[in-house]
Amino acid sequence: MTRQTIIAGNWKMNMRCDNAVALAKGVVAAVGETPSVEVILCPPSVYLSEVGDAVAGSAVSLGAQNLYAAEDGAFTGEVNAAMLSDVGCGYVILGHSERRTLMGETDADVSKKLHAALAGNLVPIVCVGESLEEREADDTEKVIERQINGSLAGLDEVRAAGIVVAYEPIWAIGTGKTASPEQAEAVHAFIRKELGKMFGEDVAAQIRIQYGGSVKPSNAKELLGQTNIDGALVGGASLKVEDFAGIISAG
Ligand SMILES: O=C[C@H](O)COP(=O)(O)O
Repeated sequence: MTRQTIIAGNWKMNMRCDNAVALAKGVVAAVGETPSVEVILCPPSVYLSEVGDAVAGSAVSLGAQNLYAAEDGAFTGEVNAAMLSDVGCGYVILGHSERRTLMGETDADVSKKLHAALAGNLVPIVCVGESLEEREADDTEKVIERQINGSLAGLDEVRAAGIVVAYEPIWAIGTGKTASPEQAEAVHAFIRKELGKMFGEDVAAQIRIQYGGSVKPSNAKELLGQTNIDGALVGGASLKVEDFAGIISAG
């Protein structure tokens, strides 16, 4: 089963409008018209429209960093799937560890968001990953199993094939500590096994699993060369055209 490599830049809460647009244009130019990998930019929601204009007609797609799982209504400060789709998003990151730890998002919340994303025709990028404490307690698989089962609850096989999962060990995010290719591959293989139990092996073989956590041009090739690593969810290194382009060209 060939899975197209998918590289997404999660800009988190960074940039201002001018440099967001400049960065997006730089990525579009670096990527060219027919990249062999799928490339997505996920700016802060206030800049989605401008970044969407900058990537319009290019090979680069637009994604959001979160959504609220409800139809239009009295939800001050929130943005739903229809709105994200309206400004050109094709993807949405869900359950990022920063949202799980800082905003208290649970697997049940992520599952609701997943169904809202799919109903709004957005491809969800569902994040899972263990903390350093959990890894040191040898609980990595237990945590990942719980997150995968909880976050993907209620998903059917047909829709499951189109989702993206991102494995992001919390201890590797923004720390400069990358999981070794072997460590990452072991968890990715475990995730695929879990997906196989939920959706069957054929479907699990189609689901792309990104790695995230201090991915940079110097380590991207080795990580992306692992059998079950199908892409990268990039934070810090996605804020510079050269670094992000270096990761894309490793894909
Ligand atoms: O969503 C991206 C990840 O949290 C990775 O961030 P990082 O590349 O800055 O470590």
